[in-house]
Amino acid sequence: MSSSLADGTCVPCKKGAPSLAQEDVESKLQQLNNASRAFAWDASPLSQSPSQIALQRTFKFRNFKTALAFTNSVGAIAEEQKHHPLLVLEWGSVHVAWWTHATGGLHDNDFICAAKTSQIADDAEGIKK
Ligand SMILES: C[C@H](O)[C@H](O)[C@H]1CNC2=NC(N)=NC(=O)C2=N1
Repeated sequence: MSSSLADGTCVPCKKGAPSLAQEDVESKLQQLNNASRAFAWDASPLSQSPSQIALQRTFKFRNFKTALAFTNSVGAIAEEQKHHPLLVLEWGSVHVAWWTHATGGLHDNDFICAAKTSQIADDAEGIKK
């Protein structure tokens, strides 16, 4: 299932560029979660630095091997889009967090990459829905 967010392309983000306003975050989060068959994201503080809001989701897998493969797929998206997530890989799960370092907030790039992450999760081997 493709969504207009997932078809987007990230843009270079200048340091100090404005972050999305709260009402934009809320409407884009709705769009993001409507597009995904099974995976809802939330916009919440990073446990590693609570002042930073990020789009976050933990994906559960059957084992470590399939979780690692998914991690590498998300990494490939990050390299392609030049926009990078926090990825925490454990046996059976991958936690993904998207935010924009340059602005210290959320940007369209984060929603594009989260949507692309949901798209690969929809068909990932070993994922638990
Ligand atoms: C030079 C390089 O492209 C920039 O530092 C990119 C790298 N990846 C990035 N990823 C994220 N999430 N935010 C950024 O601001 C960012 N900037």
